[in-house]
Amino acid sequence: SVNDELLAKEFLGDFNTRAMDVYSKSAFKAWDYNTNITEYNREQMVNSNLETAVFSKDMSGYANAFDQTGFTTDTKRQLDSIRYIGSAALPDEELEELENILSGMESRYSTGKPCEAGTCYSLEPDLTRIMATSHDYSELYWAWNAWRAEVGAPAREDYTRYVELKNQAAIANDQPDAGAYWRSYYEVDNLQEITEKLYDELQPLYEQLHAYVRRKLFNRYGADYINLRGPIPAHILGNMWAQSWSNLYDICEPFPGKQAVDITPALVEQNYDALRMFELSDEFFESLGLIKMPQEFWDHSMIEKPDDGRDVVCHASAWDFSNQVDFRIKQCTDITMDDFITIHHEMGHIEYYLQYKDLPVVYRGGANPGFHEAVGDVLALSVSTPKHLKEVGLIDEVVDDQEADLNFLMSIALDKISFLPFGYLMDQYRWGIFNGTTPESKFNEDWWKLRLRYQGIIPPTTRTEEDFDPAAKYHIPADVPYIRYFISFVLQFQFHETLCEAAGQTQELYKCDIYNSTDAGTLLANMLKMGSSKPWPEALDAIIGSTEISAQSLINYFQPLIDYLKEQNEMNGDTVGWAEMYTPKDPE
Ligand SMILES: CC(=O)N[C@@H](CC(=O)O)C(=O)NC[C@H](CC1(C(=O)N[C@@H](Cc2ccc(O)cc2)C(=O)O)CCCC1)C(=O)O
Ligand SMILES: [Zn+2]
Repeated sequence: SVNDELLAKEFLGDFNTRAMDVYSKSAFKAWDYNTNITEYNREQMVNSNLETAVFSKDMSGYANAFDQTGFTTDTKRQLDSIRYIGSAALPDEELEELENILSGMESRYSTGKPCEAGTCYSLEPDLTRIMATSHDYSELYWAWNAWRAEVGAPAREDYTRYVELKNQAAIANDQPDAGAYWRSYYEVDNLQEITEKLYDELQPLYEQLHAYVRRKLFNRYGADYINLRGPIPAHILGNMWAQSWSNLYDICEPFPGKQAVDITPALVEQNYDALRMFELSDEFFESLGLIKMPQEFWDHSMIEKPDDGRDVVCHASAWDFSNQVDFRIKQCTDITMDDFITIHHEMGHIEYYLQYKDLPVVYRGGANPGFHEAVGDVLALSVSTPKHLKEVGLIDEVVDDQEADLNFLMSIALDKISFLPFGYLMDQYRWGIFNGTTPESKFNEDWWKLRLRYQGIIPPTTRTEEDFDPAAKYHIPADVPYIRYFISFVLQFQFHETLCEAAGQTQELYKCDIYNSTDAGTLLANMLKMGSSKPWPEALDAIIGSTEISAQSLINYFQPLIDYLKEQNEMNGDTVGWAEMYTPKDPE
């Protein structure tokens, strides 16, 4: 093997040029498929991925040929990231089989449209709107079951083969199973301990919110469906996966009518369309001195669901085409507060891409995947404040008192605190499948065990192994890891705290809006520019001055609400937790 760093650097330079060309070709093919789901585009994408795999395999061979003794840390880091190539390490036949399974699962999910009495319902916007706005137990029950029947159960066979192939690929990358391969992105050997400790610190907040919301749902649906000492039926929480409860704000509002926090009506009233929502988001990024969306972004993004009958992957996403020029968002934007927040989330990915676009292609990624997920959400924490919404004319007045503050904190908690157990369990579930703890015979049973243990929810009707409910959640058939979101929900409050300090905001954290602060923007940008060139604790240190991820910032942010929830739960004589199992009545 070759112990020559000059030669290694020459290889890395050559790799970078060729990788940009190969990766951008396959990104455009994936874009064409995602924005127009046809058999032809699917095949084009699969073939392009197979060509990319040949390139990756070749390059991995070259990178492995170097004896790294005496090499600089940077050269070693770049070589190592070329050596590990994911599914490209599979033999050609298995790789082609996996690529076809993946695109098949993606198609099934993205084109799924359950029908009832001659009407067919897309997930976005049809079923999403029902889950968000209906208060009819049996209508919600229909939507929840219909979606799982359409895209869940039918995915079980594909998923079983997918697991085998993913594990085979992991072993070819010196990892024991696919879960270990996914965790290796974080470059720590104790990721499970780190996330478990964070979850233990945050669980008390969740169980307070769970008890409070359960009481409100009891008031709405009654004792036939809600047991005040038990878990909550999964379909009445305002979201197809019970992962975000912001659509329950109307029954959870601590002080009714005190302060408007849902701007959906205002967006509609003021004739906002998708483009104007995107421009408002971009304006916030620019106000911090961050890089604004380039012209190509505006020319080629897909920001609305096409109305020409095309099937598209509506699940929002941000795209880096690896050519330092093309960056896009694909989103079937609905004119709602939810989607306004999602726009900031996706634009946060684009900002990260823009900030690190001149790094070697191997370093064009988040410091860890959780960092990438946190960027947009940090800005959205400022945008969501009543102070900011008033500044941009989306609410009329800011009521500055304790009651209005609690209303606001409730609206954010219904998004952020409700998500924590779901963000935590999604990969607990898949790590368990990949390491063999969960056999195929228990795919559904183990899913619901985790949903009960962490989220305190139960299915509204009996589930069996004829079902495969996890596949009704995009990231499972789409082969996208999820612990990144749990980590992001913790990190984003640490980032928010630091950026608020930098912006000279001294009042309570939840009131902070970093709008127009170029000091905050510079601090953020300097971390984003690092990409994945250094281990993530160094990037964390660069922005918050500590290498430790900590739940304390999130707890600080929500403290007034946590006190309120405890007081309300005690006043209602409600026990926190869901120890008492029961079976909700079937809807008539
Ligand atoms: C080419 C490509 O794939 N690009 C990646 C980005 C990259 O890796 O560079 C990408 O765009 N991934 C799509 C994914 C979309 C969304 C998502 O799936 N969110 C989670 C969890 C969540 C929920 C609430 C929340 O506030 C934040 C997150 C869910 O909805 O369950 C949907 C709406 C929000 C984000 C995303 O943007 O992360
Ligand atoms: Zn994201």
